[in-house]
Amino acid sequence: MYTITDEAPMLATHSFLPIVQAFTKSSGITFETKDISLAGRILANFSDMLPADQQIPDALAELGALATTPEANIIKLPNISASVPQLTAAIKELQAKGFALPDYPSEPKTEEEKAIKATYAKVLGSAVNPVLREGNSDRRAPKAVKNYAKAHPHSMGAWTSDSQSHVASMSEGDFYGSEKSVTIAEPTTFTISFEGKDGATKVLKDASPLEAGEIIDSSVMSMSKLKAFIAKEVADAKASGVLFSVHLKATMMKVSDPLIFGAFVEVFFKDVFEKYADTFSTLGVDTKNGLGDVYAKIDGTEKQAEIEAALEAAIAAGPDLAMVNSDKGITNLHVPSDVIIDASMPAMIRTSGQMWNKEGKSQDTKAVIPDRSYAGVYQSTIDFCKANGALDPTTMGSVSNVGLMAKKAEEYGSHDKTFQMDAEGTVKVTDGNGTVLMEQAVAPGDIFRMCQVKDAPIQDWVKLAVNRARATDNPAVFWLDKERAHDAQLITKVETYLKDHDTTGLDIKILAPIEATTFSLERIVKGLDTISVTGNVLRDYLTDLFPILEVGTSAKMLSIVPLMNGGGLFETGAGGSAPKHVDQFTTENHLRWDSLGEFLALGVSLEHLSETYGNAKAKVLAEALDVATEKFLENDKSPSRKVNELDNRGSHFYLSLYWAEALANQTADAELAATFAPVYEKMLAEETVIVEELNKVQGKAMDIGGYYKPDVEATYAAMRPSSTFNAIIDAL
Ligand SMILES: NC(=O)C1=CN([C@@H]2O[C@H](COP(=O)(O)OP(=O)(O)OC[C@H]3O[C@@H](n4cnc5c(N)ncnc54)[C@H](OP(=O)(O)O)[C@@H]3O)[C@@H](O)[C@H]2O)C=CC1
Ligand SMILES: O=C(O)CCC(=O)C(=O)O
Ligand SMILES: [Mg+2]
Repeated sequence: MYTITDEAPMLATHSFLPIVQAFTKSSGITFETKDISLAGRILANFSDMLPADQQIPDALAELGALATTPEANIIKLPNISASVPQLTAAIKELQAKGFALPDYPSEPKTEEEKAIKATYAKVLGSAVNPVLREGNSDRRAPKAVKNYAKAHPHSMGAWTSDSQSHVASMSEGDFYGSEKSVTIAEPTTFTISFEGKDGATKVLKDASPLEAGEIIDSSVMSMSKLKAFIAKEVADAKASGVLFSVHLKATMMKVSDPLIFGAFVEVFFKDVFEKYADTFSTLGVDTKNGLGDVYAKIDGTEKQAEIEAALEAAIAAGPDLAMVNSDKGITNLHVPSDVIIDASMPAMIRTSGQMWNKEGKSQDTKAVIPDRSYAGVYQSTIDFCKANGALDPTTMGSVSNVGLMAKKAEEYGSHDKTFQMDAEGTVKVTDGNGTVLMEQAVAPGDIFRMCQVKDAPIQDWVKLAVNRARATDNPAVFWLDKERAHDAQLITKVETYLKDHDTTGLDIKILAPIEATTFSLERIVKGLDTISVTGNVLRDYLTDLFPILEVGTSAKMLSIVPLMNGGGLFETGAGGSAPKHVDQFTTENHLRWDSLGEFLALGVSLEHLSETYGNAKAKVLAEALDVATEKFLENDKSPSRKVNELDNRGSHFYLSLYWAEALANQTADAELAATFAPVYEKMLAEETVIVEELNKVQGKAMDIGGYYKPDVEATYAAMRPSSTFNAIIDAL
């Protein structure tokens, strides 16, 4: 199964998948596509409201079911995890294309509107990955990728000890400070309820099942303490002349983090929000959607100019704001999904700890990460760079990751158990007998959150960690903080389950995240490799942080999810769908997306297929692809960032050339060698013509008839512009 997703990876698929299908056809392998794009998911979920010819099946649900079976072999490309602004833009485009979808009701009044909002909620945020990730995560940079980075190092901004850049976090009132955690002994249920100070009670979540051995946590972010903290940090950034920036995960943490993001907008523009409180309330301004929502809602109203001037004045009076796009005046506070912590913090660290200011110049930055649970990892990386200078990609070692992820583990599965409180009181989590498992005091505006992690995924994760340690002989470090309630419960389990494995001769440690960061960085500068074994959030953070520092981008990661029931989910790279790349593609028809992640995922997918179905040809294809990928890296055929040079499409040509060459030269399967020898000859003979055909189309604007649901024919035409190359592929 090959997924059709969004933005740059979706564009790349229109060039790459026809090649893959052609190369594998004679080996009895068919690639079926599943559309899990944002547009596809919207249409699938509203199919009952659409005419028959517009209905599409729920491909995500089908893949989710498949992921629990041993037959699963899924190549999953990155997809949009939509924020509300992205969702509403997609709805608008689909409506304009004639799909009779309802508008997104941000404040539903009728029952019908509530139902519509609930359906859209299924599409919102990180709605795909948790469904498919029926296993834990194994992400690492293959040796060939590391060797490439050592030979062709990416740029790294210098670090000096006088950098003012730093991370700012709360000292109390955050999730970290309030966490409580228990391990469940016997199967039971849990109910989350609120007891008001006035005695009123309300069920927040009805009785839901709990398995034996499950760890559950609860914690609270105090809204008043958060806002006081933000105000203090805004003032401090202004006083010290650094850029103010906020780094959250509003996509994956789709309930809590937009609320936290909204608090930043409200505090930064406090005077404007006070002065125009009535207007904003009438217009339905929703700060969870960022400053951009204010601009959108005042557009065309009587007070537009006046409010815009007030916002401008507030920006001028405050500290310099980190910019997403200084040319267009888009700040860090405009859209909650523009700055996403896993990608944004490593990018900042790679750029000397700086972000972009309104002049388009880089500047020292205060990175505000309110909750302390994981923020220390970034501060200790910054401290390390300040003390030792920038890391050196030509000599540095590697940090791979084994991440606890299955069955919606930990924070990333907490959305149905996250609530913003509207009154003072206590939130209680009670079991099936009515015994209170945990309770938390809350005030209006506070965010209550409960997380779960099941026992079977934990056992599987420990096993995966031991296997990786055995396979590599590298130390494996469990990044767990015994001072944190959840981690303390997890440590007990890790210590127990490690005994199920032969760990003789292995170096397995448990270190708190800050110590683990320093330990790993001290090794990395000596060229040594370390395995990070982490929970779900640090899995996400570290698999962008280390790859971006080590190899320039997490697109070059091998990202395997061994599914717990025996199937394989092969993610491509460890990053996202690169909206900036689509911008460049539409303005100058150059796609700088690097498909190396797809090449690596395809290799392991074919290998898995050969093992599960005894398909010997699949193994030959996989081995030849490995050889091709290495040659591709050695010859530096990755896409360039600049127009009129080799781009994504040209990189696919070179991979094909080397893949055909390796297939022609191998001796394990004479049939494949005979098929691919003439293909290789033709490609080699036409190399100059093909590359010219691929490059000469660049430099002009490219319209493919849509962003979220582009025209399929136009996209194929755009992504396959070389008739010479197409003829060779299509003849296979
Ligand atoms: N697995 C998944 O499905 C994931 C999905 N997402 C989603 O992706 C979208 C964008 O997220 P964002 O945080 O901006 O992160 P991205 O990883 O999409 O982008 C950050 C930057 O990383 C570089 N990059 C990423 N992938 C590649 C690649 N294959 N080739 C070359 N460069 C690459 C680009 O840098 P440059 O422009 O400098 O070349 C890009 O602009 C969001 O909608 C988010 O929800 C995010 C993470 C994972
Ligand atoms: O699902 C998402 O929104 C992002 C996933 C992600 O960032 C990751 O797995 O690294
Ligand atoms: Mg990530």
